[in-house]
Amino acid sequence: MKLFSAEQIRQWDAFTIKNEPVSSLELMERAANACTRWIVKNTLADSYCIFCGKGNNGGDGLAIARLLYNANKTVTVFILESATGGSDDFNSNFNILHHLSAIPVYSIRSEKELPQLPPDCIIIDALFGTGLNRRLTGLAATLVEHINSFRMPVIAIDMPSGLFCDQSSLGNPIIKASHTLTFQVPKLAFLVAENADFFGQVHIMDINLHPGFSEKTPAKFHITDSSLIRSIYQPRKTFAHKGNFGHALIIAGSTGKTGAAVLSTRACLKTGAGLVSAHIPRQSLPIIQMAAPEAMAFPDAEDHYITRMDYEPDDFSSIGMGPGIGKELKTRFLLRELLEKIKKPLVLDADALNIIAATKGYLKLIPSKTIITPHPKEFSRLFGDTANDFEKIELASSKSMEMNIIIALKGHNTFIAHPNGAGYFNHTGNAGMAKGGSGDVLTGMITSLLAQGYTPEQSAVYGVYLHGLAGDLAARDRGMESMIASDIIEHIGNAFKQL
Ligand SMILES: NC(=O)C1=CN([C@@H]2O[C@H](COP(=O)(O)OP(=O)(O)OC[C@H]3O[C@@H](n4cnc5c(N)ncnc54)[C@H](OP(=O)(O)O)[C@@H]3O)[C@@H](O)[C@H]2O)[C@@H](O)CC1
Ligand SMILES: Nc1ncnc2c1ncn2[C@@H]1O[C@H](COP(=O)(O)OP(=O)(O)O)[C@@H](O)[C@H]1O
Ligand SMILES: [K+]
Repeated sequence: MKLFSAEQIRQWDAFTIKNEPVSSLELMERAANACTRWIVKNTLADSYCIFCGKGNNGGDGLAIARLLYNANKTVTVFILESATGGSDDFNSNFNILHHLSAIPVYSIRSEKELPQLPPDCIIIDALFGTGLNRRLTGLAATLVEHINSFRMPVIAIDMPSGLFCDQSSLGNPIIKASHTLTFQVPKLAFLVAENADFFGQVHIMDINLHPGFSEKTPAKFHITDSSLIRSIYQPRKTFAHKGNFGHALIIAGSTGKTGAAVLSTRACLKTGAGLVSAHIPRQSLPIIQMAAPEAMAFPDAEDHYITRMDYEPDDFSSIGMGPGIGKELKTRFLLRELLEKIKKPLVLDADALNIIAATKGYLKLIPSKTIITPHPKEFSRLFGDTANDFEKIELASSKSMEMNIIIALKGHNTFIAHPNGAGYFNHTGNAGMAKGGSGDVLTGMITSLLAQGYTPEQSAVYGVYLHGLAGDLAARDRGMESMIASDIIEHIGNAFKQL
């Protein structure tokens, strides 16, 4: 699914008005109807306090007020006055509302007019939407803080007021919504961790914007959805043999972190590679053979960490290196040798990335089309700090293009940057996965997909989606608190079945 900017959404509204055709006011009515239906169905209250700005977001608020009133609800409207007059559709809805004398409408022109609210009401925030063009200050900012001081649930229309759609809002006054009813498509602002306190649960209101616009308009960012994954997925052929699905090698583990090797190797096995081998420190040999008997093992000459390759890396279909390997000098040399030699697809994670970040000259050795899977700290070690999440996403995108690599920046909505400039946000996965070992599982899964012949771009998007889906199924069965990384592996099978 394409992720559009505030400007593109404005163009989409205009395209719909022209080509459906539908009047702007009718489109607003459609939006208000969708919100009202959701509100009536999902809230038990009888009383609603609706805060409106004077743009089209405020126009939505006025139309919702009328529709809730028609549904026999008690409605009070507060309008934040501004120096400029209202938008045309705001004014039209204001005139309609004006004739319904049963709906009280109050103006807020100064701090003295900030209202007290009945404790059993639900607040609807229709102050500002995608038209926000500067940080809120003055009375608007004070009103936002005033609304945030109440304990009642807040339902934001389209955007929590004060939140920018596609740029950082760090430190700004923003409505803290319990639910956001957003129109047609998710917004970039809802995908980044720094905004997590503001939008609550996001619900998409389908207002039937014209499909012609989204089909022909390119977008830089996308949300991975099941239809994309189904288009990538290759079913196994009936007469296939193990040679058709590649031979994956996992290079992982050191004393005290053999678990990372076990998790990666088992995840790799469970994701469909024909053969899986693990290169582990010598002492880990019996452990990996017990924990993953289906895998072959290459024990290193050294007991406690990894020091040398007694094989040709290009004899494997793909290699995943990093989970739990530590940063011993000989391990660093091994990584260098691998980076210089390998021609086959590669995944680098965890300590492989930390070694690269800490060792001068290594970053530029990363081969083209390598997939790296840093969490935000590993990302900062590699590429430096950024002021906010939006800059981090841009930096990931530009580094991916510059270095011709795929970057999976892990988080709640893992962002995958492709070298052609496209970016994919993942929406599967949950906070139950915020535990040691979850990332090791991902490395194994992506390495497995690469071995089977999926391209690096496909493997990253598909692997991250499947990993999150397996995590969601694990959470459903075991609960977010109790699930552990091994449970993600146990649910990979069911995740495949759900594709
Ligand atoms: N037909 C359609 O197009 C549909 C549109 N829809 C709805 O329209 C919304 C977008 O409406 P919009 O473009 O009118 O912008 P909106 O969010 O109301 O804000 C603009 C107003 O705010 C003001 N303003 C901005 N920043 C400010 C600040 N920091 N501090 C103070 N003022 C500030 C700005 O004033 P100005 O910059 O001129 O001073 C202007 O008056 C969208 O989110 C959705 O809800 C739906 O009904 C579906 C159909
Ligand atoms: N709150 C969350 N929501 C969704 N996914 C999460 C969440 N927290 C962590 N994850 C996922 O779990 C994995 C954690 O990886 P990482 O931090 O490398 O863990 P480790 O190194 O301990 O294995 C990532 O794939 C990340 O996307
Ligand atoms: K709003």
